Amino acid sequence: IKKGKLPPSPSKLPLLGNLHQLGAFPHRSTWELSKKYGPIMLLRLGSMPAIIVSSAETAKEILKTHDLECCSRPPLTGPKRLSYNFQDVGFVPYGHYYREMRKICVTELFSMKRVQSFQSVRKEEVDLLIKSISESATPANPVDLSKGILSLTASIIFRIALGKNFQGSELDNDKLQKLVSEAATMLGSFCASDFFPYVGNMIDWFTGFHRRLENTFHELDAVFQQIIDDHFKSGTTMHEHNQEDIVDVLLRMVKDQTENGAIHLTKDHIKGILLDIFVAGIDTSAIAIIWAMTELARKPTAMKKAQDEIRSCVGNKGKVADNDVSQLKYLKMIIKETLRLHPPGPLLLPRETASHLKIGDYDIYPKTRIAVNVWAIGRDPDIWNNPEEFIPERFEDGVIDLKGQHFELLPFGAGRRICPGMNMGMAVLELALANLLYFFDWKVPSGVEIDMEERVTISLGKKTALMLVPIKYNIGEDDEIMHC
Ligand code: HEM
Repeated sequence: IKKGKLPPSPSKLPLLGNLHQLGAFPHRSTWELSKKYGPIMLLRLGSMPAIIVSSAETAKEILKTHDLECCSRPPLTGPKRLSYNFQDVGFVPYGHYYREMRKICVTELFSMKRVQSFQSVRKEEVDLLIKSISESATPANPVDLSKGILSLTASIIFRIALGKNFQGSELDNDKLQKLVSEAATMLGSFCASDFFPYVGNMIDWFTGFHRRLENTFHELDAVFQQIIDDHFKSGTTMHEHNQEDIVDVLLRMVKDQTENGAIHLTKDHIKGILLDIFVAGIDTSAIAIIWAMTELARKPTAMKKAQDEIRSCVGNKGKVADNDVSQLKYLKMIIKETLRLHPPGPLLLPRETASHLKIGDYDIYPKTRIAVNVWAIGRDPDIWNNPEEFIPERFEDGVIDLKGQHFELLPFGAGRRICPGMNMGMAVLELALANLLYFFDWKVPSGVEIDMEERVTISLGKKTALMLVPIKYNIGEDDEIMHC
C-alpha cells in the first residue's frame, strides 16, 4: 500500500474503480467530477491509477515543473500494435529512442523550412476545394463542408507525407481516409487489457476488439508497404514538383544511417511515423476548421468582421496567399477562440509518470496515468469571462499564444511532448479558413439549427456534418487593398 497523501478521489466500485463514471465523453464527465474533487484528482480506472488535471496551475505543474517525470506514455494495446510496437514518436514511452526520433521530427520532418516547402501543395489543394464549392454553389444548395474540409486536410497530408494524392487511383483518397479514420477509432476505443491486466485480454478477444485491431493493422501495413515500394521504384526525382516528401526523407535516413545519431532506422519506423502523421495530422486540422466555421455560422457578426478584414486586406487579388495570412489579426483570434472551446485533443494524449513526484501536498506515484483536461481549462470561469460564449475579441491584446507557454490555452499541449506538427497544422488551418471566408458568404440553410454534438475518437470532432449554403462573393475590379 502506497503511503503519503493522495489527491482526492470519488468513491469507487469494486473492480471497476471509477471506470463507470467516465461515460462516452470523458472530457465532460471528468470536468463535472473536478468541480467536486478539485483540479487534481485521482481516479482508479479498473486497476490503473490515473490523475486528471483540470486547472491552468496544475497543468503547469505537470507539463512544465514536472515535465520530465510526466512525459512518458502508457504502453496501451491499440497504440502498441498500430505503431509497430512503439516504433513511432507519438505513442512511444519516453527514453533514448524517443528523444532521437523527436529530434528527427523537429529538425527534419516538421521543421519551419519543411512547412514552407509545402506552400504550393496547400495552395493547390485549397484552390481545388474553393473550385468545387464554387461549382456547386447555388442559393438553394447547402454543401457538406465537413466532407470537403476533411478531404482537403487528407489530400494535403497525403501529398506532404507520400508525395501524391490518391484521387482516382486504385487506392483512392476515400479508402485511405476511411482506413485512417478506423485507426483513429481503434486508438480511442475502450480496450479492457489497458485497465484489467489479467482478464482484460480475454475480454478483448470476446468483444472482438483484438480481431478488429488486427484487421486495421494488416490493412494499414499493406498500404504502407505499397507506398514504400512505390518510392523505391520511382526514386525522389519522379515526385511532384521534384520535391522530397516525408517518406523520401525517412528512406534517405534508412539508407544513410550515419545521419540518425544513435538509432537504427528501419522500414517499420517509417510505417510507425506514417501512422502518427495520418492520425495526428488529418483529423485534428479538419476538426479545427469545421468547428471554426460552425461557430462563425452561429455568430454572423464575427463571420462578417473576419470577412471584412480578409477582403479589405486581400482586395481583388483573387485569393488569399500564405503571406497575407500574417496580417489577419482577427482570423488568428478566431482560431484561438475555436481551439479554446473545441481543442481537437481535449485530454491531450495520455501520459504516464516515470517516478514519484509531489504536486503541492499530494504524492503521485510512478506508472500513474495522466490526463490533462485542456477542454475543461478552456472553460474555467476563473480564467475566462462567459466561458461558453464564442468571443474572439477576448484575444485582442495578443498576449496569449498557442505555443505551450500559456497554460490556460493548450490545444497543442506543452513541454517535451508538445505537438511537433503545430506549424504544419496552423498553416493549413489559417489558409483554408481565410480562403473559405474570402470567396463566400455563408448562410445556415433556412429552418435548420446547427447542432453542436461531439464525436469522440482519438480526437473530438463535430458529430454531424456541417451543411452551409455558400454564396459567392463578388470580387470586384475596384475592391481595393485597404490596409495590408
Ligand atoms: C490543429 C492541428 C493539430 C492539433 C490541435 C494537434 C494537437 C496535438 C496534441 C494535443 C498532441 C499531444 C500533446 C501532448 O501529449 O502533450 C499532439 C501530438 C502530436 N502531434 Fe499534433 N496536432 C495538430 C496537428 C498535427 C499535425 C499536422 C501533425 C503532423 C503532420 C501532428 C503530429 C503530432 C505528433 C507526431 C504528436 C506526438 C508528439 C509526441 O508525443 O512527442 N499534429 N498534437
